[in-house]
Amino acid sequence: MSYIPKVVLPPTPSAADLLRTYKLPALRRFAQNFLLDPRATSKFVACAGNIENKLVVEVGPGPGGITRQLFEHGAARVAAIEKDIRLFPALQTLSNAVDSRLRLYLGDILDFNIESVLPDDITTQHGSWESDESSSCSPIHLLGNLPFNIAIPLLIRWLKQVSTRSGPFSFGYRIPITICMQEAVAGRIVSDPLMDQRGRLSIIFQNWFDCRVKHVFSGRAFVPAANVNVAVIQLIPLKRPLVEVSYDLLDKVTRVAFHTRNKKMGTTIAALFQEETRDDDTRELLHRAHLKSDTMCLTLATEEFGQLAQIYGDIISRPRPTHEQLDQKINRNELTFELGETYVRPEKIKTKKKSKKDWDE
Ligand SMILES: C[S@@+](CC[C@H](N)C(=O)[O-])C[C@H]1O[C@@H](n2cnc3c(N)ncnc32)[C@H](O)[C@@H]1O
Repeated sequence: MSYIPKVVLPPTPSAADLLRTYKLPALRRFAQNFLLDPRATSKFVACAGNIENKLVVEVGPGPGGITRQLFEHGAARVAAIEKDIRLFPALQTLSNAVDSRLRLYLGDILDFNIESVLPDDITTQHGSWESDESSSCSPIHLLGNLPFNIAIPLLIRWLKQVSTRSGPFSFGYRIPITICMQEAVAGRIVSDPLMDQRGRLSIIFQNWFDCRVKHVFSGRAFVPAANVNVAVIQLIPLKRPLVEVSYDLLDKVTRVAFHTRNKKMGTTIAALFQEETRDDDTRELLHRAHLKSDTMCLTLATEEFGQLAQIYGDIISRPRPTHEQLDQKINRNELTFELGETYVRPEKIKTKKKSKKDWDE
């Protein structure tokens, strides 16, 4: 990417002034909690790391408080995608001040094609995904203080694209992502095993990203104030995922495993399989993953979940036995894994009917 000299911003009205001038009340419909204080917007942009001479794709610029800081911090160009058309005249004031290095797009980020706004000088070159510099040298950065309700859907969209190296991640750059979300949700993404907030989000994101909380703002930093603390989280795609597995498989296994958090693996993951083969399949999955049926899902590392998902994919991709074959096996009272090991189904344990005396005890 060619060097583009840093823009020196001429005096322009601040984001707060623009909201006043253009009479733009924050709308709940667009989940608008603006970051207006220049110290806060500067802090947010600093969380992104070095953006000098880069193209920043900003999601939901609002009245442009963060956008202005992007130029102050040396961004060469900004492509801003905003859903609320009322904000465009205010944003245009900033665009005029930076010689059109700010491009504005009206749209919903959840179905916006980011590749379509990347300039040729970026798309015609190709980074080397597995090099150490691929993230620090990425000419693109994705960033935004966006509505809480779209943070996870958007991150999952980007996660799927990272896992298939598609969309903006198809150019060989491990593009860093810096966004705001509720502190509690960010905590779920970065949690390690055994931590209270550990769950599906921790596993799926940590398999593909280095995930870090860079800063936490009090809700009072926003206008209007948010009623929770807000974390700035940064996700950098890993050179290689911890485990090579498809997003869909890992998502399915972790959804089922964390459906009821306090249950043992043997109980929860049984729900992955159809009834006819459930016992065998569950036992095989645990056996091949070297897990005991009483292992609690909270204790598993991301790699262990990745392996579970790989084995699960293997099991369900095998031709399934017909009902007749299953009946024959059940009649012979044996269930054979394709590992070459034979498991004998334990006889049904005959439980003694409780007498009235037992209940009274
Ligand atoms: C929390 S506000 C933050 C605005 C600005 N970044 C700031 O910090 O002051 C979120 C912004 O995203 C915009 N927005 C909401 N949903 C969006 C979507 N689906 N796609 C793009 N922008 C959206 C809102 O209109 C609003 O400007």
